[in-house]
Amino acid sequence: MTLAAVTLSHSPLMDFSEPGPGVRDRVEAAFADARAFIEAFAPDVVVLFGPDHYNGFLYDLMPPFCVGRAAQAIGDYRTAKGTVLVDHDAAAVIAEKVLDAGIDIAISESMYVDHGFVQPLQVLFGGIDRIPVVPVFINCVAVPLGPVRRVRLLGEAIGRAAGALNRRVLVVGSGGLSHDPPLPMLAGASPEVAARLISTGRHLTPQQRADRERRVIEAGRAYAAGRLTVAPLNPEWDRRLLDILAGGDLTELDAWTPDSFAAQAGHSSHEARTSIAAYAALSTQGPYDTVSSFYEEIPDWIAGFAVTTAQTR
Ligand SMILES: O=C(O)CCC(=O)/C=C/C=C(\O)C(=O)O
Ligand SMILES: [Fe+2]
Repeated sequence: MTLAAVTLSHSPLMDFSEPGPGVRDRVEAAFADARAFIEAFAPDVVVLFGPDHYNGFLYDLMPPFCVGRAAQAIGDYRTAKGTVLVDHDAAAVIAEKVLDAGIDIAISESMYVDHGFVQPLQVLFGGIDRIPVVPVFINCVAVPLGPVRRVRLLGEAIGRAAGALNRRVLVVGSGGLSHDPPLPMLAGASPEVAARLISTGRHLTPQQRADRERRVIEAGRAYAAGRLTVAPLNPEWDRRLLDILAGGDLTELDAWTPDSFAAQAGHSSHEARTSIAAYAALSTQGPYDTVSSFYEEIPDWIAGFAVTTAQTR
């Protein structure tokens, strides 16, 4: 077995908002299960599928997918800041093989990553410099989004490339299921917000960064208190998606349109693309089984929150 998979939700509110009784303990137990799974698998390298929240990838140049051959963590929401330990050679080989397979992937020698990449590295490994990583950005917020089929094919191409590395590769998908946190959209944005989404958001001043984070944290509290109306969490949709991922036939998801994601599960449900890619990568190594699967609706973190682990038979 050369590949194994972990998927987990992230939330900028995790360090700022205390959910209902017992919730944090149950989430921590699921994280502990994932860490034990990883310890038993003993990966040499991690391929990490993650989104971005208009911090590193903006509308001045928004690729659907990008492999980072080097990466800097921006340190938002109290997450680690600095150089991510990226396996440059593995990233280069994977990017080449994915291009050979007909998937047009961008590459970056200086990828900026936010909490979407850093939280899973901290939760699963204790930091951004503990294990070599190949970060793979998947656009999950900036419309227009391509079809889910392309995400599956990206995952499969990466799985084949990673399988050929002759190393033990853990694929990780970082992103929530149903959720609709306050994220601006370019259509209808004020000139100031539009400028941020197009280019200025990459280099905020500390004050701008703090203001932006404070707005999101306050919105999270308002949502949990019923004072903010966004698309509700959709546990039925989440469980259906988790069932399909566990079942092994991901082609069923090809029929799920981007519009249906947003309509049924909120705009940020597109982050489930990272899980789809991770499971698609694993599927290239043969039939697989889910080893652990945690799911809970967590309104205080505006998250249909899941943690899953899976390995080939
Ligand atoms: O204010 C902004 O533009 C960004 C807000 C933000 O970073 C929200 C992030 C939400 C998640 O990562 C999530 O719920 O998955
Ligand atoms: Fe996110």
